[in-house]
Amino acid sequence: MRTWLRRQRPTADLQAQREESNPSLLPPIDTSQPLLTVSGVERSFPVGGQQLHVLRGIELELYPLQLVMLKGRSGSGKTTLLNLIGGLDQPNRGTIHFQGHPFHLCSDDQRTVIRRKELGFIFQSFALMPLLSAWENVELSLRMADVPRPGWKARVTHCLELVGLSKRMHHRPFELSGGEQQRVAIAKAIAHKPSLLLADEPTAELDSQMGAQVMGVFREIIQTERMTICMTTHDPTIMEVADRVYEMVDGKFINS
Ligand SMILES: Nc1ncnc2c1ncn2[C@@H]1O[C@H](COP(=O)(O)OP(=O)(O)OP(=O)(O)O)[C@@H](O)[C@H]1O
Repeated sequence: MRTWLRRQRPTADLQAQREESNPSLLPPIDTSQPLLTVSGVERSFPVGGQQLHVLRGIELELYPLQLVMLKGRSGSGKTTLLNLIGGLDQPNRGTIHFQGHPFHLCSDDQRTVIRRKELGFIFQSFALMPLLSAWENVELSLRMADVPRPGWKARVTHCLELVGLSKRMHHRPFELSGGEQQRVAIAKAIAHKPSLLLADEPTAELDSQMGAQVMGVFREIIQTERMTICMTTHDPTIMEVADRVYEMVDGKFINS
């Protein structure tokens, strides 16, 4: 029995390592079907006894392996939409289907289960645990997603290497630059292999060089981790690397 255990543990880790280093071993992805479809979505909030109509009929499709950017003036509704796409909030009207799940009909608990497995989030302000090292921050995300422990070591190492932090794995956030902290946040957000990564102004706190680095990491993640990324931004230079840019004006897209 003890021999069996000794053999099984390294094998799970080894298998994970093989898949990390050679994504072509994984089955192909059908990029012709949308991963997420938003249709006729409206969202309003009660403010001062009146309804504030923030989203007024959003149509959006995200396809596998795409980098999609949402742009628009401050207050136009980008974060509100990202929250709906991520299952953190629900629309007043319209439908949101994510991998066939009707988010607009799901309960909070059902959306939480899907979110933990299939979605990753990156925020402007990094959202790292300050007392934990880069390694421990990424490991925490695997624990939260109920990923089996035998694959943790290979996955944490892979994610931190992917974002160029192999020499900073044991640093805590305050020992890292802003760009490095954001890269830890990316490693943390992708560790559990979500199919969709949502990022709310991930480069807003960074200078242009660090912002470009983060976009380079995003491009690499799409190829090697086979994820879709949807992000908001105000930065026109960054938009050049997008597959698709949606511009929001007064709660609607003007170019969809
Ligand atoms: N929970 C809420 N209650 C009331 N109003 C809200 C709520 N959430 C968002 N709003 C309002 O909705 C509007 C759009 O906000 P949102 O954060 O989506 O804009 P944004 O485009 O992301 O802006 P920014 O680029 O500044 O982040 C704002 O006027 C905001 O005050």
